[in-house]
Formats: sequence, C-alpha cells, structure tokens
Amino acid sequence: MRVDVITIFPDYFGPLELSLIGKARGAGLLDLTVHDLRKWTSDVHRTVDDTPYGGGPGMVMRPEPWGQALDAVGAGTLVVPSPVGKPFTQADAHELASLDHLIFACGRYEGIDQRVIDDAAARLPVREISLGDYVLFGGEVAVIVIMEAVTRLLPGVLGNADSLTEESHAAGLLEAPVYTKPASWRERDVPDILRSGDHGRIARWRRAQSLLRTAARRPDMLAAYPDEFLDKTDRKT
Ligand SMILES: COc1cccc(COC(=O)c2cn[nH]c2)c1
Repeated sequence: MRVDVITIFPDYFGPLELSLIGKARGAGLLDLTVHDLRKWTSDVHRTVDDTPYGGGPGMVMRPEPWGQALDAVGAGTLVVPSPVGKPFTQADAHELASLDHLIFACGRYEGIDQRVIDDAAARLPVREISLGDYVLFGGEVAVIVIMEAVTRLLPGVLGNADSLTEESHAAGLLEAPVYTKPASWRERDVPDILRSGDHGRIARWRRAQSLLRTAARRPDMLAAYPDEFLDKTDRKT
C-alpha cells in the first residue's frame, strides 16, 4: 500500500517509524511519504491560510497549495480527517486497508477551502472521516490513528492473524475480559473457568461476557447485532 500524507507539520509523523507501522514499512507492506504542504506555496512567507470569506473567527487553508499538492501525489483515495466527516468504524478501516493508494490531507485552523474537496472529488474518491464528536487542532493525530487502524489489518503486519477475528468490533460485540499470570493477584483470582481447559465452556463463557459487556456499555452495537446470532427470546426490546 502506498500512503501520502500532506501536512504543515511533517515532524508529527516521525513516531510512525517506531510503531508497527515502522515494521510494515520495513517489510515492504507500506510505502509512506510525508509531504510538507508549504512545498507548494510560492510566496516568501510560504502562506497556507487566509481569513474566511463571510467573516467569522480563525483562518481557512488556502486552495492553491492544496490543489498543487494533490495534483503532485497522483491518483488515490483522498482521506480528510474532519469534525464534519463520517464516523470512522472498523468496517471503514477494512475498506481503506483494501486500497492501493491512500492520500491523507491534514487540515488545520477552521478547515480547508471547500473547493479543494470539490475539485479533488471530480477526479478522486474522497472520504471525510470523523474520529468522534470533538475538535482537534488539526488532522495529524487523526491520521496517525487511522493509519494504525488500517496498517494492522494489512496481511503480514500482525503476528497473530487470529487476534483480528477475536478482537472487539470484529464480531459486532465487545471482547470478553482477558487475564494472564499470576492466577491470583492482590487477592483477585482469574475466573476458574479460564483455567479449566474445557475450551467449549470457555468459548461459551467468553460469548456470554461479550454479550453482557456489550449490553451494558454499547447497547447501540447490540441493537445492530444480526438476529441470526440471537434467538428471538434473547432480544429484550
Ligand atoms: C479538515 O479541517 C480540519 C480542521 C480542524 C481540525 C481537523 C482535524 O480533524 C478533527 O479535528 C477531527 C476529526 N475527527 N474528529 C475531530 C480538520
């Protein structure tokens, strides 16, 4: 997978070397290039923003540098983290992981001139993605989050592929609690069932824990849970 990131803070992406993403790059699974948006400015001050038409607080990112930057990185799916985007889900992560070329645009200030998005959408798939109902200073940290969610899904990146199927949001339920040694810690014991070796019962216990946890913390997920996995009596409306 080829990934281009366009930002006015390229140094934000140094840490990507350290994490799994560094390994993915080393394994040739990911070809990441970070571009400084100011490379496409032409004034002595390398200006990337200006005051908003229609008034209002803050500044807006100018279209010219973005237009040239997006022309330069070629054809790919443009991903713009934004407070006005579509909520990001694990399904979206899987979709992005299946693509050949991702282009991440890191917005700052009050946003990017809308014409940049509209112009790009005339020749590229564009996805405005929200990570949640809050506002960040800019898209850089959101890109790091999306990159991690996507990269770990690339074949060969995660050692244990099974963890992809077991994890939360994969099966539509939250994951059951996990335990490791020691069996007793600060007077708290690991549930006996997990040490029974009875893998059928363990699987049922984990399923029950997942359903209880999801019902308690994420009833929205349970409401979306396919009927086929619950018999009619289970669904208390
Ligand atoms: C595109 O223009 C802007 C402007 C300002 C900040 C950002 C970064 O995204 C977020 O703040 C965000 C993403 N999900 N939830 C919040 C983008």
